[in-house]
Amino acid sequence: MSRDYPLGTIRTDQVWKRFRADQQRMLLRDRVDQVARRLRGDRGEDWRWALRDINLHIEPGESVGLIGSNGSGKSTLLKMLTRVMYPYAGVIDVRGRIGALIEIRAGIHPDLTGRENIYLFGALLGLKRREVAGRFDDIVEFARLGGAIDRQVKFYSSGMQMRLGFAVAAYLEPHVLLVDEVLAVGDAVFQQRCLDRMREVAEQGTTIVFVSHDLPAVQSICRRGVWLEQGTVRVDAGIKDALAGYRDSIEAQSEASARTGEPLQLLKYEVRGEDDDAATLHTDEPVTVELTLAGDYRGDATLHLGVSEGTSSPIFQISHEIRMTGGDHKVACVIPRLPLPRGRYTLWTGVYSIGKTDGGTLMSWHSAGQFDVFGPMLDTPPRAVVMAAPVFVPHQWED
Ligand SMILES: Nc1ncnc2c1ncn2[C@@H]1O[C@H](COP(=O)(O)OP(=O)(O)OP(=O)(O)O)[C@@H](O)[C@H]1O
Repeated sequence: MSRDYPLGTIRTDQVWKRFRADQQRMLLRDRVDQVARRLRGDRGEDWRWALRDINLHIEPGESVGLIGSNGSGKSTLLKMLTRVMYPYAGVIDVRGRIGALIEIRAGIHPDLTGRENIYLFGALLGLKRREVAGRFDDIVEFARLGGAIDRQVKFYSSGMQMRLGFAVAAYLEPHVLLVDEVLAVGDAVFQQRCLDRMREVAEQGTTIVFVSHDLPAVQSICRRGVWLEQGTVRVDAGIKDALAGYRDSIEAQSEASARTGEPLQLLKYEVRGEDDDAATLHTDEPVTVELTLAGDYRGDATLHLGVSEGTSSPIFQISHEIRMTGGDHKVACVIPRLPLPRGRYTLWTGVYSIGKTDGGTLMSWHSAGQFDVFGPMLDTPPRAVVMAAPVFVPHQWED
């Protein structure tokens, strides 16, 4: 039935996957479906589709980023590619050895030592003992396990287990490497080394499927992007186009939830890099933030802009006086050298009136949306230090 595809090929044909709806929190639409079915006298079980009609054809050596919001089906698809789960319908064909890191402890046996785990994994991949031995030192070196390699894995910290899991998956020369969000668990230095290793593996011709919410990381590894939305493929395109579409949709959603009933509304915002491209903001380069406010308010006001890492750690805040004349008002702020290292940030804004009559809120402080910055990571100190000191300062060292 299936053709003989070369090693490293991944194909999913008309793949569907469903879960019992009552195993997870039920969505309102599931509840409505359930009631409708009961009214029709149908007492059958309630199911929710996690994936619907997925047709993906990935050639050997392609690097594909799977993106999409929470619950869109990315992990489910990856689990089916590793055969941890099976589809309800359709055909999945993954050719060759699969190296997978989809859960921190996946495939790692706690009672065995690190060394024994490496050989066991190699055997499961169909490698000869000699072949594993040839890569053993690289794995231990990459995972920074040193003497702990002969200790039982149950005594490893979760970081050590993750490092071992990634090293095994990425060094035993799989034809296909599947990596889920797990990298986020490691510290920034290790994350960077994993990304570097994935790039190397991709250059050697391994097929990669990478699931992550870290869009700059996905862009740095993958050439193709598959955007899943509610269990279907919304976009399958070059990575730049796929990410741009996904980012636009996130922005549109945050606009839709804008505050209603306030005198001013944020009609539109844009964060642009030097070449006017919102997708390429670079550390230490010029950035323009452009806001369009709408509303009938007339008078002077103070506009505040803020940037935070994630949604909670504020980094900086700037403000500007504006005169609203009733109607749309466009205002742009140029930051000549963006002081943010590589990462994802949230833009905040709010407008407050000036004057004796009404010193009130015209547009309350809220997050307008997110943007990604490319550039160097603050990758030398541990992650906790990076969080506490998140600003990039241009500098030079002299000895
Ligand atoms: N074992 C399970 N039992 C029941 N429902 C499940 C199970 N695994 C996943 N689901 C459901 O399937 C849908 C897709 O989940 P999945 O974890 O694949 O999404 P995701 O895109 O990986 O999300 P995230 O970005 O949050 O990791 C969700 O509605 C989820 O609740």
